[in-house]
Formats: sequence, C-alpha cells, structure tokens
Amino acid sequence: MKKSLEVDGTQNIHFWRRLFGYKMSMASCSAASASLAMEYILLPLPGGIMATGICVLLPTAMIILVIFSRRKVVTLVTALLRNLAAGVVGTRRRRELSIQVTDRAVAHRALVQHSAAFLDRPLSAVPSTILTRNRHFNIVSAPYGPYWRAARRNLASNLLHPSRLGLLDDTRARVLADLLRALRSGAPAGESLHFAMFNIAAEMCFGADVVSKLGPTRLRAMQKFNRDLLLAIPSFGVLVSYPRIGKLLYRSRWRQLLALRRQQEESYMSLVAEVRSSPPHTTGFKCYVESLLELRIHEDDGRPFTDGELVSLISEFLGGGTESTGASLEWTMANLVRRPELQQKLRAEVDAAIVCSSRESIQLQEAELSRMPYLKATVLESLRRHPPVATVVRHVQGEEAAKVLGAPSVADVGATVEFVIGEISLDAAAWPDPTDFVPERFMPGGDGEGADLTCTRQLRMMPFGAGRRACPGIAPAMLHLEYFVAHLVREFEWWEADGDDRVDFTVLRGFVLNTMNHPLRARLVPRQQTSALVLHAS
Ligand code: HEM
Repeated sequence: MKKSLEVDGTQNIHFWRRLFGYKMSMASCSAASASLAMEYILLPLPGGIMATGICVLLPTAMIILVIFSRRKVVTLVTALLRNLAAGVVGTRRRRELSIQVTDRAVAHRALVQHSAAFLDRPLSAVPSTILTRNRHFNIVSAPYGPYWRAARRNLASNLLHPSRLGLLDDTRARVLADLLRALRSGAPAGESLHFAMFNIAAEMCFGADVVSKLGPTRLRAMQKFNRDLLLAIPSFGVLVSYPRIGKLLYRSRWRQLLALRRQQEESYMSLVAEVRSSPPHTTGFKCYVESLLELRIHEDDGRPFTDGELVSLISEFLGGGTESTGASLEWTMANLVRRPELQQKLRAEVDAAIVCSSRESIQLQEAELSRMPYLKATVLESLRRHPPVATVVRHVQGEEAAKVLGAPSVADVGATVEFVIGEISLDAAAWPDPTDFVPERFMPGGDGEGADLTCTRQLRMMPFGAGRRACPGIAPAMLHLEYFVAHLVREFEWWEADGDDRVDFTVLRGFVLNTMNHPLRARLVPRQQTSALVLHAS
C-alpha cells in the first residue's frame, strides 16, 4: 500500500483514522500511535513477519505503558484488538487510497471540469444504508443514477427553487416571531438560532398545519434526535466498512444506531400519515412529504418511494439542511458579537432599508434583502471563514480521476477523496489575511466581489460544494441566513457576555459539521427605535 502521496495539493491520509474516525484516533495518543505503527511497519510485511511484529510490538508497548498508566494499557489493548479484528482484515482486502485535496485548482479541475469522474460518494454511514445493506438511499448517499436524479430533481425544482421561496413568507415570519419572543425572554442564543432553522425546515417538510399540531416539545425532541444522529455518524463508519465484525465489536454503537433509526421511523411515519390524510394542495406551497408521496421514479418502473426511503429522505432534509444553516447563522452572529463595529455598520444598512420601504409590513422581504450588499457580504464572509460542512467527499476510480489527482493507482484500485472546504477557502493566494473576518472583501472593489457560490467559473471558496452534486439548497440557505441576520441586528444590540460565556470560536471536533463547541451566548439589548422607524415608514 502506498503510504504517502503529495501530488499537486493532494495527500494520502491515514487508513486508521478513516476506519476508526477522528474521535477514535484522538481518544488516546498511545492507541493512535500504535495504530499508526501497525499501519506503517507491520501491514506491508508478509503474514508471518507481521504476526511476529505484532507479538513484539504488543508486549513492548504494554511494558512501556504500564510504567506510565494502567488506564492507557486498557485503551491500547482494546484498540489493538479491534484494529486487528476489523482493520487488518480490511486492509488486506481493500487497498484503496485515501486522498485529501486542499488545493483549490485541483478541486476545480476535479469537481467542475472533470465532474463526470467525480460523481459518487463513498458508502454512507447513515443508519438507513447500514441497516438495509445499502438499499435505502437518500439524495446524499445515492449513487449517481436514476434514483438520485428523480429525488434531487424533485427537491431542487419543487421545493428549493428560488421562485418557490416567496411562498414561505408566512413561515419565515412565524418562526422569526417565535425566535424573537424566545430571545427576549432570555433563551440561550445559540440553541435558539438552531431551533429556528429546524422549525422552518419542519414546516417545509410536513406543512404548517401538521407542525402546528405537533407543538414545540415534540418538535424539540425531533431536533434533538436529529442532532444526536449527526453527532453519531462519524462513529458508525466502522459499521459501514465491516458490518458483521463491526456489529459484534461495537455493540453499543450498533444499539445506538438501531435506537436512532427506530425513533426516526416512529416519529416521521406518523407525520407522513397525517400529510397523506390531509387534502392535497393544488395551489400555494406544497410540502416536501407531499411532493415525495406524489413522485414516481419513472426510470424504475414508475414505482413510488418505499417507507424506508421516505424516512431517509426526510431525515436528510431535517438533519443536513438545518444543522448546516443553523451553524452558519450562529457563526455569523458570533462574529458580529465579537466585532460591534461590523454589527453597527450592518444595522445602519438594515435601518436604512426599512426607512426606504414603502410597505407597512415590518418583515423584510426578498426584494429589500437583495438591496443590502453589506448583509450579503457578511453572510458570505461567514461561509468562507466558517464553512459549516467540513469536507466534500467522493469515491472515484478510473483513468480520468487518476489523471486529475496525479495518482496513477486510482485507475485500478480507486480512492476516497476528501476536499477540505475550510483549507481551500483559507488560501492566502486568493484571500489576503485569510483568517481575518472581513465582510468588505465581498463589497464592490473587494477581492471577493461577485463571488460565485456554484464555483462554475472559478473556485476560491466552496461552502456548498461544487459540480453536479453541489448542494441544491444554496438559494434557501442564503435567503434564510440574510433574513434572520438582518432581523436579529435590527431587533437587538448584541453584546459579548462575561466570563465563561464570552464568544469562543473553537470548533466542535469529530462532528460531521463545523459547529461551535461552546454554543453562542450574548447579552441582548432590545432596540426600541425599530418600531418607530417602521411607523415612520408607513
Ligand atoms: C448553509 C447551509 C448549507 C451548507 C453550507 C450546505 C453545504 C453542502 C455541501 C458542502 C454539500 C456537498 C456538496 C458536494 O458534495 O459537492 C451539500 C449537499 C447537499 N445539501 Fe446542502 N448545505 C446547506 C443547506 C442545505 C439545505 C437548506 C438543504 C435542503 C434541504 C440542503 C440539501 C443538500 C442535499 C440534498 C445535498 C446532496 C446533494 C447531492 O448529492 O446531489 N443543504 N450541502
């Protein structure tokens, strides 16, 4: 197995880290080093020498570690046994490369210019694909083909298309009112922002009537198990690669997976039944579930989605779409709390737009938002500096991919390729002082003026991915981020809290998304003049 590859911005990453996930390799330095020692020293050797090596390495490592800590010995032995049982077998079976791309030119070449060779993702670690042995897909996990096309087309053109977003004005207004009420009564900022994004997605998914019957307690419970699932996904990786052995060795993970899936099925299918029994919408906004129930996959004998597929698609919609938007909203507000001068500049723009508004409504509409360049610049800078999704992942094999990656063996053995979104958008050649938070970059005359989020022309940041499998949720995500940021700075002055509640930009590691490790806390001072401005305008 080729151990290290540094070609044109790509590099091989450790098999063991991929196998056991970030948490595992970080859990104990000794276990991680032993894993790496095995990977580098033992695995390339013939069976007999390898076994002898393990016999030498294991007792030596134990003797050294006993001197330091007994607890570490236990961790090491457990890790080694698990590595031996699952990993060694696996390494001998699948000698695929694992490649990281941090160079934006390589990313553009691969994902946009040669997108046909970069269409599939590796096996997904979501419960549905593990439990059904890769038969129930959602859009993210589906291989490029008829099922993916039908499901993606339905989502992108029926629900998320920019022309449909105006139909959600009432939903946005309702969720905003709930959010402002919660913040005025002292609810914690970070959690409230995430819940607001979940609330919008739930209405888009099941319709306003069904969600209003649910009530906030059940909605919060749904949000919680969605988040628990996203938190657990990295640890399910081993169950995907080695379902049989993984199930035996990681019993608690297996039980957690079953419990999460059961919760999803019970909760979502009862709501699907309610949507089914409601009269269909002939005009206005049609919720996601309604569109899924009507859809037939023509390329697959015109069949409808199965219940298992419905649960997976709903889970993806509620989980992926809301946690990423919620994380981005939280990062944006955290930067505005830390930098009051940016907040002031943004507020001046928002206030000016409201004074100029000819309507009585206090809700900012898409038309007004589109006339706020500094608002858009702030959201874009937040997505560049704190991209909520950490990596774009592809599974590739064949000549074309091998050529683009500069790794000839990819043609035969294949590779998992991770495009590291955060590093790509911190390229100092594209952005001066890349780690600074500077919305002005995206204003007229700035380096990022006219930034292309679809990355078609050029790739300088890729928060929504790139190519044919890029995120279909760009339009609603941008609209909701701009809408909520504008109203939040209009309604409150956001000041930094004291002590432990000061803004902490540490990222929660080991999660599939880049969210704040310490949820945002802030001191919110309601602004009285807002309603006066609106009255003046009307
Ligand atoms: C700030 C918010 C969001 C960010 C940063 C984000 C980011 C991403 C990224 C990086 C990908 C992978 C793209 C690739 O592989 O090239 C993705 C895929 C996807 N996103 Fe989003 N997303 C956001 C919001 C949403 C929303 C609101 C939805 C809608 C419910 C959504 C639905 C999806 C789906 C279905 C895919 C899979 C696309 C496919 O495989 O064809 N996302 N997103």
